[in-house]
Amino acid sequence: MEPQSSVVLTPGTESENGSSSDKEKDHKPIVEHKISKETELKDEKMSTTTVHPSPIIPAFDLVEAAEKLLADAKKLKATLDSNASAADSKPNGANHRAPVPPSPEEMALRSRIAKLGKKIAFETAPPMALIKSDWVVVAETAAWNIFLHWRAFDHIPLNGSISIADLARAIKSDESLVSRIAGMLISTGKLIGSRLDGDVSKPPTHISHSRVSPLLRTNTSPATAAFAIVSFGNGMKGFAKWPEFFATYDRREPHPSNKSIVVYEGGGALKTITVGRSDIQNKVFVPTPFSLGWGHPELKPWEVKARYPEYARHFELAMAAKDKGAQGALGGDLGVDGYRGVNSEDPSRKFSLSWLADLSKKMQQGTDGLKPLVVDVGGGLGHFLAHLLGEIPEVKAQQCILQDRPEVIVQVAKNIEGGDDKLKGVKTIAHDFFNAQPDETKGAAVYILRRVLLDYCDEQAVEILKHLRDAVHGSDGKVVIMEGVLLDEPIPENRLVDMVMMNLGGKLRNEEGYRKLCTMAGLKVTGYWVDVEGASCVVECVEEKEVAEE
Ligand SMILES: C[S@@+](CC[C@H](N)C(=O)[O-])C[C@H]1O[C@@H](n2cnc3c(N)ncnc32)[C@H](O)[C@@H]1O
Repeated sequence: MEPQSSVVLTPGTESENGSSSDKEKDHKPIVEHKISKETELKDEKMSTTTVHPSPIIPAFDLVEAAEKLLADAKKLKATLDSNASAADSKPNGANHRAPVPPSPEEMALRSRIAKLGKKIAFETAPPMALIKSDWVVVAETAAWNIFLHWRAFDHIPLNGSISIADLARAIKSDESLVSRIAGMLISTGKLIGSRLDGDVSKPPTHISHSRVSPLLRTNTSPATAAFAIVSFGNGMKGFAKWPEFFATYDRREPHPSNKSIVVYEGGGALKTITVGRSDIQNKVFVPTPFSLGWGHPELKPWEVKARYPEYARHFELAMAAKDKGAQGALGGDLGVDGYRGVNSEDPSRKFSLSWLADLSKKMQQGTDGLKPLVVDVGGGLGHFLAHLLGEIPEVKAQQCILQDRPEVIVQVAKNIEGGDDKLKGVKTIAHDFFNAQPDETKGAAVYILRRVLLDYCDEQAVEILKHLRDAVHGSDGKVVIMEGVLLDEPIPENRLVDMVMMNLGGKLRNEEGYRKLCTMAGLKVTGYWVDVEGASCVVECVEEKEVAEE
């Protein structure tokens, strides 16, 4: 696409060198003028493009879809009835009405009904109604997000209702404001509105929880509430800034850039932020919509999070919950039984790390006993290594190295000291993966990169991989990438992750995307496995000898 001239830039070099306040004042009127022009929707000259035939889309059969929906609805009703009678037959009064956790079959049935219901609505609603329903989602998101911030959901009792006046008092807000925001959520069913006099023709005065809103209580459902907080912080804040972001950094995926940007400070004043940093040379810094959304375009996303410890805490909580629920490569399912993903070239070939068992034994019998076998690069709190050590007991903790940023390594040490035995004996090293691997980790049998590359743009990902290529240089060592995957068939939940990763300066990739990165880094892909259901993939590579010898 044609790159846009950057618009929120102050003129010339002073912004790059850090402009003086006098100069900033001088330039303000010009900048303001430019901002309003360039972030506004404007007419663009349309270039001539080639028109190709329309795709052949199978006609939507409304009756068939409705019949399927009805059949599934009957199955769900039967399931719910049988759950209810099972609960009724329990003698214990206190547990009498305790909800039965849905079985995987019931979950699948519910998802199918919800998906089909959406499809029917999409195919039948007047187009303008669909556009309006998107606006509704935007307003509803703003409403639940602010209620989350004010802990309003925590104050609504799980049984019974609270008056809007009492809720306003509890969250130190104005009743009229709370009534408007609650009204939005009542309108979409997120909350239930009522009146003590039961008169439905008058505005609700009381609020109770709906089927879903208890999940937004930070006191009783901290993990799901954290997810919601993160979906706003990692999603909406950055999405809202896309026009300014792409106007400044061109209509390109986030990439290393040292352009400056002007942001609004409190009170509406403008401030030039010099984004370019000394580390631009080694591609460490990439401006992101996330950082711009949080008002710190000059910082990396994790530096922004460090400034907002409460948000960082919710982020950790949401990620830990995601880890628990993660399937396939991302949940650590790579042990002796192998990963369930399917090899793209030979479906009978399973990916497994079980070969490490024999190699470890051999190393322990010989003189290589203490040499590194597995290096987990950007290994976080060590979930992957802990899982590997549990699954393949022949591998000894002393043969494993966990690398991450210094503060993460300090946390790992604290966890081990605090009695977390799963990583006891593992060597921990603070290491920046944008730098060459230290000598002590070179020559390992496998370097793991799990959930790392999706945080980075192509230029950065190649840089990280090049250092691992250098680490395996001249050996049989492997680099194993375990990541979320961009599914070939666009699916909303999967594309959502990709959009959020764009906010953070990274991306989801498919097989072609991962192969491209590896080739650019001088690595040869020796296997690619994908688990469509778990939306994960594993890429196994070795040094590309021919490139290395050039
Ligand atoms: C999404 S987490 C994945 C953690 C772990 N690999 C896992 O799968 O559980 C990404 C990790 O990369 C680390 N990281 C980010 N930048 C880094 C850098 N420059 N050098 C080393 N680690 C880094 C983060 O601290 C974080 O622990």
